[in-house]
Amino acid sequence: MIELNDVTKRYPGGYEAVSHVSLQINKGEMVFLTGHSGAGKSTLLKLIAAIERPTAGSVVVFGQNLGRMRRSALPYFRRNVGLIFQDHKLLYDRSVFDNVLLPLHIQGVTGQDASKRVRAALDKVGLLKKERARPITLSGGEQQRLCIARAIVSRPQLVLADEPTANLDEAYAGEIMAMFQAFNQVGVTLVISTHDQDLIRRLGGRSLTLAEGKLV
Ligand SMILES: Nc1ncnc2c1ncn2[C@@H]1O[C@H](COP(=O)(O)OP(=O)(O)OP(=O)(O)O)[C@@H](O)[C@H]1O
Repeated sequence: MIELNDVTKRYPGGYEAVSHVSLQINKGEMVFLTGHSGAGKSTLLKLIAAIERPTAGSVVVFGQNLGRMRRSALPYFRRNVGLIFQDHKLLYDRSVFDNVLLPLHIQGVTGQDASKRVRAALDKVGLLKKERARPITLSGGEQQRLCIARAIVSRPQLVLADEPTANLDEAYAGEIMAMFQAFNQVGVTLVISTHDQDLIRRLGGRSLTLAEGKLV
């Protein structure tokens, strides 16, 4: 499902955040990305999400070479990818409910069916009671859970999560991880970056470690 061939990402200024990485992730796998701060985990996830383009090498997801994909094809690609990133990009002038509804609207899901799915996603992350609130009134952890609801409401085949439990207390971190595990059991592929070795031990799954942009 995901294949990186000798991928290097150099940011403007010359910093090589990812250096000659080759890897393969199969459909239905749950893979953890670990490594110190600055090791290149976020960059690797952004390459898989087509947020960044590789400087060299190829990134192939769902059989498509992302470096060669047209801009106009990006929205179709993204429909199948749930993104949970640190910079939430929430719509602060809309309600919690509307933030989760948006990806469904883009897919053309409307009416009762859409509302039901939004509420089910909000319920999963413990935010049902806050559906009318504005995201700005939520705590950091709640905003993070809102992002998770938004990422999963469209039932993507692939979920990419960058430190999804970083600002959460243990109880919520545990619940979120149980949720990820449940997705994985129904065939969703997950790539999750985390510092939390405990979590990796508890959930099992393959773990890949980056150091200075290289797989070790
Ligand atoms: N847009 C950018 N422009 C220039 N340099 C960047 C950019 N994004 C990241 N970098 C640099 O690339 C390196 C890898 O960053 P990245 O965010 O991928 O690491 P990380 O392993 O996810 O770290 P953390 O755990 O702290 O999030 C860092 O040195 C960072 O400063």
